[in-house]
Formats: sequence, C-alpha cells, structure tokens
Amino acid sequence: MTPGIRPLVAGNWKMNGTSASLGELRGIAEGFAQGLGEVADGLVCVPATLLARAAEVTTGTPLNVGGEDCHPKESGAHTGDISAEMLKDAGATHVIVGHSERRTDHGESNATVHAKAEAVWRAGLVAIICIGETQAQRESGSTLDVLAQQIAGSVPADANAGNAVIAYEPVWAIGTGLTPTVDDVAQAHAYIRARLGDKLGAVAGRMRILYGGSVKPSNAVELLSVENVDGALVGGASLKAADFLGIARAYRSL
Ligand SMILES: O=C(CO)COP(=O)(O)O
Repeated sequence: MTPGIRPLVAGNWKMNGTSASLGELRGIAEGFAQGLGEVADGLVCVPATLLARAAEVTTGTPLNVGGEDCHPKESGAHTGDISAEMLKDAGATHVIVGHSERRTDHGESNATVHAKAEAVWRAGLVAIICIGETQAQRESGSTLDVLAQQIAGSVPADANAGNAVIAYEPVWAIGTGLTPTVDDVAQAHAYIRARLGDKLGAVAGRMRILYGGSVKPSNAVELLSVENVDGALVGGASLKAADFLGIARAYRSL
C-alpha cells in the first residue's frame, strides 16, 4: 500500500474464457457493486472476443474491463491484430502491454512495449505496463538490473499516474504457485518506484505499482500489505468470482 494511492485489483484472463464465463464476470461486478468498490478499483482484462459482452455485463457497476494487448497502429493491413482504438470501441478502459507471455511468445521487445503503451494513450486508455525478471535472471542476481532496463525501455517518458499502471510480475511466479518473499517484493517495488522517479519525476510517487504472480485469496493480505504494492494483477484466480473477490476483500482489512 502507498498512502494516498487507491488500490487496483486487476484480472487477466489470458487465453481463457468463452460466453460461458460471463457469469463469473457478473459475479465479480456484483461484488464490486456491493461494497468492494469502496475499498479498491476493480478491472478484468478479457480476451478480445469477450470484450464487448464483458462491457455490457459490467455496465452500471464499478468494475471496468480491459484488453490484454494491442497493436501499435490505429488500423491497417495487420491481419489478426487489434488496435487500442478497437478495444476502446468495444468498451475497454485499460490495456495490458508487455506481459511476459507476449514478450516470450511473440518476441516483444521493450521498444515494442513502449510503442504499444503510446498506442493505448492515443486511444485515451490506461496502459498496464508489465515488467519482471525470469528465474535465470533472478538466480544470476540481475533482478534489479532487468527491472531498470525494462523501465528504461518500456515505459514512455510521458507516463503518469493517470495514464499508466506498472505491474511487477516475476516470470517464475506466474502460474506456478510460487511467490517472492515479502522482503523481495518490498525491495523490487521500492526499486521500481525509485527508477520511475528518476525517469518521470514526482508523478512516480502517485503511480500504481501492482504485484502479479500467483496471487490468491490466501496470500493476498500478506502481498497487498507490502509497502509500494498498490494492487494486484491476477491471472488464474481472476477466472472465478469467489477467488477474485477474495483477493479484493484483502483491502477490507488493510
Ligand atoms: O500473469 C499473471 C497476471 O498477468 C499472473 O498469473 P497467475 O496469477 O495465474 O500467476
């Protein structure tokens, strides 16, 4: 937590979900409408195929919906790609860029992620810019250097508290049930805030830095209470309303 920063509990459905999953989304929206929205902002990023219907389901509730990736361009001959403007048109308020699965599966560089963040802003949406070290990088002691490089390369210099959210997701913690120690999370988040400060100035003190990687209801209080952790980016546990709401509920006791 950071004094003065309203937390954000965000879900990332990845390549999961069909129309049958909209009931879970409705459950999440109801949970935020029935009180959780008072303690945290809620967002679920869904596959593009579901976005328009997800936006309908959540209309009139505090829950926002977002996209998981976008193309840097607004339109054109890019078969199979989707622009930030299209995501906005379908109802997105946020777009994840630079998720480690995109960096790995699609070879996305920091420069690509930077261009995608700019595309998100061109469309008037909020970019959730993901960074995080691999297992090998952690074992070789280069975690903080990797984070510094990713911030330098992926985060545009016009990022601010209104248009960008940073998500720290250690790659080895994603989908594995493993999480860094509270001390490691605190160190990484403080370091990220400091590097953002070098780059962006005072605005960095108001930016949200989310933690992602195996966040569950059972570890949410511990992880979300860490200094400079301003919310979570949740994968697997965002697919079930009970689990996602269980994580958000941590803010009732923090
Ligand atoms: O990658 C993640 C969110 O973007 C985290 O995924 P898990 O919560 O399934 O570990």
